[in-house]
Amino acid sequence: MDELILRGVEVRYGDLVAVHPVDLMLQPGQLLAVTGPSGAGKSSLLWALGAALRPSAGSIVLAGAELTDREQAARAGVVVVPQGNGLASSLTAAENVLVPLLAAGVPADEAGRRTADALTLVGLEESGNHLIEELSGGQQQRVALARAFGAQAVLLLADEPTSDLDAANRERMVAALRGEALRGAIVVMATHDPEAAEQADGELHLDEGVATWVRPLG
Ligand SMILES: Nc1ncnc2c1ncn2[C@@H]1O[C@H](COP(=O)(O)OP(=O)(O)OP(=O)(O)O)[C@@H](O)[C@H]1O
Repeated sequence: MDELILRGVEVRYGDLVAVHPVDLMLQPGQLLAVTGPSGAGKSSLLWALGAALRPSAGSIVLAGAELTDREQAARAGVVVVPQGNGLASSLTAAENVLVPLLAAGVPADEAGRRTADALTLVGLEESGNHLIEELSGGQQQRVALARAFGAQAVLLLADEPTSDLDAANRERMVAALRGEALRGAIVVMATHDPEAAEQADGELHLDEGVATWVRPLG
């Protein structure tokens, strides 16, 4: 009932088929890595899962409800961490985590607690008051992940979540993504990082939009 079910999901840009029809089922608690070379269709699949772009065919159902547009998906607890982070550069790190929680109606004291916990989880508890533009690319990536962790997603979609990080922080972020799965989220990460992929429960490889299992989900 709480699964994510993809049936025949295809993504096209005009004549280009970025993702050929794919079927997939994920349970709460599972962490899936989507791998493949640049241009293989990883981001397109993630954006479709986040209902940020409409598949040209097929359906995506989360916990029994079809995902149809980004707003409805967000209300259903679908959180996307995009490549490039999508942070507000004129806000502080803490504000980037806190403001969306307040906007979503989380009470202020709980939102504050979640913000502090999320920044601690990514090792940025000392940097909450820094403006995004004062942080390094890797620190910004960790703030983007903290924002997603604060949101307590039902479905967390992370696009290249470790691309700007050193080895220690890569490990820490993959552990945090695993923590989200242990909390009960469904987690999907697109990654070029073989070590991150290895730690997932399964690996789906895309090549020119064609998905094949390197390691099926157990
Ligand atoms: N908005 C768009 N309009 C047209 N073509 C697009 C668009 N976005 C992506 N594409 C094309 O779709 C294909 C898949 O791109 P996508 O970004 O999904 O790949 P990717 O595996 O995420 O690549 P990377 O690892 O470089 O991020 C590529 O051929 C790309 O050029």
